[in-house]
Amino acid sequence: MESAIEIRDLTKSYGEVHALDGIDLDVPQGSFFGLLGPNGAGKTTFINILVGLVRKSGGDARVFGYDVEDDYREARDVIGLAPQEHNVDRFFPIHEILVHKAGYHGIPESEAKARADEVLKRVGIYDKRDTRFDWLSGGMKRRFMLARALITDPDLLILDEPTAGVDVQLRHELWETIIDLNERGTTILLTTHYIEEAERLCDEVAILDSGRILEVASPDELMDRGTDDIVIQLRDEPTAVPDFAASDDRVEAVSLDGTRLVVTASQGGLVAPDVVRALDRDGHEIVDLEISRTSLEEVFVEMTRQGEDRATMGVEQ
Ligand SMILES: Nc1ncnc2c1ncn2[C@@H]1O[C@H](COP(=O)(O)OP(=O)(O)OP(=O)(O)O)[C@@H](O)[C@H]1O
Repeated sequence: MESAIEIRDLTKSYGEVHALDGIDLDVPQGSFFGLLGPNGAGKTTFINILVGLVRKSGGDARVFGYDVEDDYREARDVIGLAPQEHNVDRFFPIHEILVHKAGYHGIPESEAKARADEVLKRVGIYDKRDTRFDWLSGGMKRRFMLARALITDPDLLILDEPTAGVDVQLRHELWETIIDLNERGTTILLTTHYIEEAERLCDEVAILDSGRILEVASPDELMDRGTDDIVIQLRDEPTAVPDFAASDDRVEAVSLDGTRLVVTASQGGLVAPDVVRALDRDGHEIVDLEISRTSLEEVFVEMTRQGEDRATMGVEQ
């Protein structure tokens, strides 16, 4: 199947700064794809190249088969972008902004008006259709940015930090709207600083750091790379516990503090039953057990920190 986004050896330099340093990436059609990376990783540069706001220095970038520079018009018409910045005509009623935007993409006025109504309803601000952008609340502005991205009924929706600074309620509402779009077949590319957001929404994430892709994997696969803590509360203070690390190489550390035993292991959920059985065999009574799973955030921080180490050591990947 054709990729929604196909990137080969993509580079972008600003003078000495290599904002993108040779990127290869395929985003499958219909996927919900996350682009994660620390500040300055190159996420916005990447998005801006896709939508034709920034010219690449080298390599290839295609959206649904259209080259983002040679077939700019076609590529741009299949993308809906909800950018971080509110770059809209703030003095106009929002319905009018949408109709104008649709017109720019060649949609006839009568259809544009119907679509504007529809997308405003979809994001829940139809009753504000005659209000100028300036007068919307912060949350409504976010909703409007999503409506504006949807006005062309895009095959690829790019969301750059869509929920930055919005309250939990609105964040969940926006998620629902976006999940619904994805289920109807729209490919989603999301950048976010909320790792929880990527964990909950994305099929796959790419971790970008200093203009390079460190990893492409599902959030679950990434979390499996980290370690979990199996925290066990014993009835009595043991003099010794079984040597879990010797019998299972997924176990990385064991610590005992009074009656509290902590076994640190990869795939903690799978290791825990063995730990419980071994303790039971040795006659230890368990009063409580909890597994604290590694978070995507921890894996992410660890991966990008390693990237920093490589950079300071001047080691090529
Ligand atoms: N117009 C520009 N001129 C010079 N350097 C730039 C320009 N735009 C971006 N850069 C540099 O390119 C690198 C990547 O920036 P970019 O904005 O793409 O990162 P980002 O991942 O989007 O960061 P953030 O999460 O902070 O938005 C940074 O080092 C940035 O300073």
